[in-house]
Amino acid sequence: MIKKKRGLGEGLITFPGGKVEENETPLECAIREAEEEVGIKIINPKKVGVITFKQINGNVQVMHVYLATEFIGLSKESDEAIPIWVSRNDLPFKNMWIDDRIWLPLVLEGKYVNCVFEFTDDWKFMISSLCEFT
Ligand SMILES: CNc1ncnc2c1ncn2[C@@H]1O[C@H](COP(=O)(O)OP(=O)(O)OP(=O)(O)O)[C@@H](O)[C@H]1O
Repeated sequence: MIKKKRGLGEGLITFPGGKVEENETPLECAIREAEEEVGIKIINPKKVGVITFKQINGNVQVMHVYLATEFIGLSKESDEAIPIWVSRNDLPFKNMWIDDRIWLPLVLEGKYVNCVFEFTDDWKFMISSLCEFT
């Protein structure tokens, strides 16, 4: 995981990730972001879910989630993130995005998740959640 140093979710413990660039697939984006943020090359990332975030103001963002169990390199700090290792049995949920508590355990059990979470415009409160998984 990473401790995010700037931008939305600054200070939170989250995952390497970011916005898809022009002419880039979500998979390519996941690989690039892991490289940019923590300096590792992830091997064979597998898609494990799609999460939609809605805000009251109508903004909608879609997050594609990938899981990689192997990588090349040594994780290192960047301008954006401090890499940290966490135990799956002791995830730092108190310092994570609230929705992670819902979908992450499912993903770690091997499920594919499809969730919709509704937030206030300031991202402080989650108003509703709906998840299906297979
Ligand atoms: C609102 N609820 C949320 N719940 C759970 N996780 C969330 C999240 N919102 C953002 N994330 C995480 O943050 C990463 C980058 O998000 P994002 O805002 O695009 O950040 P970032 O500024 O790094 O993007 P760029 O690097 O500039 O493209 C993303 O992969 C994901 O791990």
